[in-house]
Amino acid sequence: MAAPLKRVLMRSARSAMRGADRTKWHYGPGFDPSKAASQHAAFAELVAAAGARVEWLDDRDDGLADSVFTHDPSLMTGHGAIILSMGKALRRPEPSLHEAAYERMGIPILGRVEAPGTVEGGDCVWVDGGTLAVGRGLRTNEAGIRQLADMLLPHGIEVLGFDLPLWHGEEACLHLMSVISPLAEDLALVYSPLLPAAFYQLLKARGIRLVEGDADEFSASSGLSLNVLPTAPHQVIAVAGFPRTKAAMEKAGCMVQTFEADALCIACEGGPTCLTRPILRQ
Ligand SMILES: NC(=O)NCCC[C@H](N)C(=O)O
Repeated sequence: MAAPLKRVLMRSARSAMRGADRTKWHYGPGFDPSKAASQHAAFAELVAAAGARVEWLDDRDDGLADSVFTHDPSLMTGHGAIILSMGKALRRPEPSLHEAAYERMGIPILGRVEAPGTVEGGDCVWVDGGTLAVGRGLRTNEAGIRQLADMLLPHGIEVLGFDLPLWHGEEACLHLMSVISPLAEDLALVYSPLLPAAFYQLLKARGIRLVEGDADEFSASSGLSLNVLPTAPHQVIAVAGFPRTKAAMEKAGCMVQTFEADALCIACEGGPTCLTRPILRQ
């Protein structure tokens, strides 16, 4: 998940978030659609400057404000894309946007997670090419994890489910990727108090070194201090304003670029990872 990012699916915040009702979407008081759109554009420039080709979903005002968080409605594998099934009811139409985009790009569809199964991309972490860890919580359920496992087993990929805590409650967003961001093949930024214990043990057994994110910054940002996007091993994009987490990554040998994201990420519970669906890393 930290190999050089070559191709990525994104959606501009310009139209999708324009008319969003912040109470309906569970966005914080800092949400500001026009500021969110310019912060998104600045982030997209960083992604492109890192060498990734950005594939844009249509910039349409279809009322799907969370669709800017393209990490969640689909998952990419070496055998094609998997169209997922959203746990957050307001996001249920989003996977069809991804499916249409993959068809347009000529990317094969490996399979679809179907109701009552739910799986969101933010709950999926590739520990290595043959192991997918999946967080079981409010967004991803056991039925969805079983469907994923059945789809991936024939390709020699093992799917392992790990229970997530409730944390800030049913309306809030907590994914497995909220508590871990890969930084390199053998390095990850974590907030260990919320890591499923068995997942923590798996990471250690696989020789992955853990950099601890600062606890106060994690709490002040509702976890967004930890949500960093690797564009290559040891090169990451993070939300500005969390110097202790940034320093911990730098100490571990990472180069960290930041962008202002109060109106987009902090307010809407999704960081740089969530704003991108990697299609190709190599
Ligand atoms: N992978 C992620 O952590 N995505 C963040 C999604 C935020 C969005 N507001 C949501 O609640 O689904």
